[in-house]
Amino acid sequence: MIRARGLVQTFKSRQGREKTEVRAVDGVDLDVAEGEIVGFLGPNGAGKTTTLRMLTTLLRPTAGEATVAGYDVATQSKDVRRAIGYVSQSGATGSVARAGDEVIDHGMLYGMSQAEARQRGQELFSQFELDGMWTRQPKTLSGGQRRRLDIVMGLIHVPRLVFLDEPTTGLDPQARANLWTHISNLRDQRGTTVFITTHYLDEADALSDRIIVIDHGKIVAADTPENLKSQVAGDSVDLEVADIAQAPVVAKALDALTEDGDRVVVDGRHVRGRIRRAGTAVPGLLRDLTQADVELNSIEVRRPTLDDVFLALTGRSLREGE
Ligand SMILES: Nc1ncnc2c1ncn2[C@@H]1O[C@H](COP(=O)(O)OP(=O)(O)OP(=O)(O)O)[C@@H](O)[C@H]1O
Repeated sequence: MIRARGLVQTFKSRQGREKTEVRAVDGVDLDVAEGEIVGFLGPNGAGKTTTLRMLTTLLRPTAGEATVAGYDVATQSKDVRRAIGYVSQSGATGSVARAGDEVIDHGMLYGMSQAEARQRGQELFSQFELDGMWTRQPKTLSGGQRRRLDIVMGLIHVPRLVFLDEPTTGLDPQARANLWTHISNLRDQRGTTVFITTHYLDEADALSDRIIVIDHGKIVAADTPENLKSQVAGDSVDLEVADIAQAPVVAKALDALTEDGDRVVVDGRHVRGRIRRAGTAVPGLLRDLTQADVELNSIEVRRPTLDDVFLALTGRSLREGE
């Protein structure tokens, strides 16, 4: 459904008297299959929106090539636009018209008849739990309802592929979870391919069949959330000792269980490290510590998260700079 090879986008900018070139997207290859939900992740400024703008034909690539829904983004941009839905960060609904009328107008822009657009719009209102909102002005809707209306607009012409740029930013947890259900339904019930950018790791983890991570304009990982997490060596373990003098004993015991190259960190009373299969290793560790008369205040074991994956890949946390 999406195939990109060597996509590049450079921007020229001026700092004082010096002209500099920003390589916002720096040789990106992407493959997205029909019916997949793909989460496109990266920290601020990584190149997500710029990539999305090239794939949706809003920005011409400086170099490289991409086909979207079977059409070339550079030479067949009209065909690409007809085949896709695009819901931007800022949304499309802002006028004083009634929600239903905006949706019909939007459908007619895509060449639908008024009756067709009305019927499809009403179906989508019902699917996205917007019943009763048809005659309301968008500005009177809640944040979650407005984001759902944005998505309805992006789907009015029955695209096989929809791009959602940070669809849940600014929504409360309940509205986010509700939107996740709707996005999953799109794929499950209609087979729509979904390409979604997000800052939220839990969102990418919960929704995506596959995750593509971009950093400094380059793809640094592309795999299922499970495979990405299993690449990170082990679970993280945090042991808190009652007596700070015993921290070195705990550090030594934990160090014996970590992989070569993984460091054990002592931070006051806390001793932290990463070990494989903590579920089987930790009971033995606790037995040894008890025998050595070490008293622990607490123990915390955590499975790897996508943030650990990103940290392992780039040395930085995805959450930095948020
Ligand atoms: N029109 C432009 N002119 C100059 N630089 C730009 C322009 N658009 C984007 N950039 C730069 O390109 C880089 C990538 O920006 P982009 O908006 O694609 O990142 P992003 O991953 O979508 O970030 P965010 O999560 O903050 O939306 C950034 O360094 C940004 O400052």
